[in-house]
Amino acid sequence: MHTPWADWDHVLKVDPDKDLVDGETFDDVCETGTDAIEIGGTLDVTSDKMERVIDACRTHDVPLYQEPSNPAVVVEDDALDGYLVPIVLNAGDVAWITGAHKEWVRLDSVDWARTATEAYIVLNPEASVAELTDADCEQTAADVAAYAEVAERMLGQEIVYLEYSGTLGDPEKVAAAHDALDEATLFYGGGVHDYDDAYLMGERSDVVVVGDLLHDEGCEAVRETVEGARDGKAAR
Ligand SMILES: CC(C)=CCC/C(C)=C/CC/C(C)=C/CC/C(C)=C/COP(=O)(O)OP(=O)(O)O
Ligand SMILES: O=P(O)(O)OC[C@@H](O)CO
Ligand SMILES: [Mg+2]
Repeated sequence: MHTPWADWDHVLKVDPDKDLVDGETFDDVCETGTDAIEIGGTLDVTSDKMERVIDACRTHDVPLYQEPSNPAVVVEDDALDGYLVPIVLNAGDVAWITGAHKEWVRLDSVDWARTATEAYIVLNPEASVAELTDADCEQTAADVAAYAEVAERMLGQEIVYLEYSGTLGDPEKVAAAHDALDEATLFYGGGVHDYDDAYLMGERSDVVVVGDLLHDEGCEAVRETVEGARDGKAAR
């Protein structure tokens, strides 16, 4: 797979299990100025719910990726640009490092040309994803940097993803991960609510991922984070 994310500043993560704010449509969502939409969530995601979002976005130009939380929700659809499949490096349960992936490859024929992995480091112990994967979230900045280096140098990962889902992360850990990487793209996600949060993380990562804000506040709030992520990156 080529690496379009190398040119991204901002990703909007749509949770197919959550509603949009009253009065907004997926046409509005596709027009927030984000570089790509990732469709995924940890809890209560189904392939039907996935399809509904893909369908609503299919006529727009914004790149569309599925981020499956397990093999059963993967859908085949020409409207998708590809699949970004998590590997949780600090999972306590190995199912989320290679187990689910092995089962997927065993049972499905994977569209490798459109599939890439994201090396997740999960850092908010309160998030569903931390609970599900039994992630060890007690990681210092040095630990996080080391995980990032392992991801890039030993595992050949093109995307490293610092996941603070639900809360704004420690800027020092984000910067440490960024410093540890050479070619890989650093995604930061979690708790970005406004221009300033996005600027802060945009200065320290390559791609700022915004999720719940879309479902809680709506498209205008997301648009401000697109600006913040771009300005933060440009300032560093
Ligand atoms: C092998 C395949 C196809 C899939 C397995 C992929 C893996 C390892 C998934 C485990 C990690 C995971 C559930 C990722 C989903 C994306 C994500 C982190 C969404 C954020 O979820 P939360 O914000 O914690 O959950 P809710 O918003 O649903 O509460
Ligand atoms: O929902 P938020 O807290 O914005 O997190 C974004 C994303 O990293 C979740 O996987
Ligand atoms: Mg969430």
